[in-house]
Amino acid sequence: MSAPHTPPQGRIDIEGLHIELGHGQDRFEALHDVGFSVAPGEFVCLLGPSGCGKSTLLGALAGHLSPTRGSLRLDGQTLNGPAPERGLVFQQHTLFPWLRVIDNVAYGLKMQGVPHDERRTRAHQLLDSVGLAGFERHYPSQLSGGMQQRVEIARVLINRPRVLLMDEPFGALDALTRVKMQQLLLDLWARVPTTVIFITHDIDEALFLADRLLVMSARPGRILEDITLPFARPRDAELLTQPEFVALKRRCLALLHHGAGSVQSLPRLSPLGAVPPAPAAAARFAV
Ligand SMILES: Nc1ncnc2c1ncn2[C@@H]1O[C@H](COP(=O)(O)OP(=O)(O)OP(=O)(O)O)[C@@H](O)[C@H]1O
Repeated sequence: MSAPHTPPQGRIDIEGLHIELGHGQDRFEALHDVGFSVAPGEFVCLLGPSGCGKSTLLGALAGHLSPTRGSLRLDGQTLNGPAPERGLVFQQHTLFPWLRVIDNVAYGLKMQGVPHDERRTRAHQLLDSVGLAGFERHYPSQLSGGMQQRVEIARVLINRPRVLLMDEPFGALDALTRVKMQQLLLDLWARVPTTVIFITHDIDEALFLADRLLVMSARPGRILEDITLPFARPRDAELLTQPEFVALKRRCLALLHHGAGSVQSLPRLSPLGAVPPAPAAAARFAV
């Protein structure tokens, strides 16, 4: 008898999402009529100017914020509060300083009542996969920023989330560590079939990581452009100098700085990437 078919999980559907924040006279619209879908296992980056509502959108997906209007669904179910199926990783660390690395990673399973041996085994496996075998008995303060961020990721992945929500997770890291973490994340994601929604201000990072970019307008945030990236995987640093990459980067820069009307005159990407490279000065730009 064949094994029962399990449909892929992690599909997100957002429709007509409006979110207002603040109270009384200070109330304002943070998100305006946001709508998009994400396929199971897709890696989507959110790009947008500061204050446009990216974290608000992530907070709604995490279940920490309720829509004023509209709907958010995961695998067809309307989201209702936070749940381990949607793991959150922030820029700032949220590790418990009084717990050893292994206990930080296993904490979620402990809360779910998973037996001691099983949670240890799974925590060891995850620490191994994020390159931290041998650091199980360290405390967070004994680790570098990049290592702490690896623990954060392991701590969320141990819950086997359907969706990984990442809010500028590498924003506080030095450039070299950041590049290593991007590669580590792609390696993990290739092995663990999880939908990823990743916020960043760094266009290079977004283009390097994502299957799709959602570029948002200034507040109130709405989706200006939904860009499917044509880059094959696995990816490496060579990609950052390819003409297609540079052309898309120019397009993102124009969208972020001048809005949707500004990009009419810019060339759209051809399937062959026949777009002249941008000047070298534009090769790295964080918004
Ligand atoms: N709880 C709140 N009450 C009132 N205003 C808020 C609240 N949270 C965020 N804001 C405001 O809502 C807007 C959207 O904030 P949000 O943090 O979602 O933007 P963002 O795109 O993630 O910004 P950044 O890129 O700077 O992190 C901002 O103008 C922010 O100041």
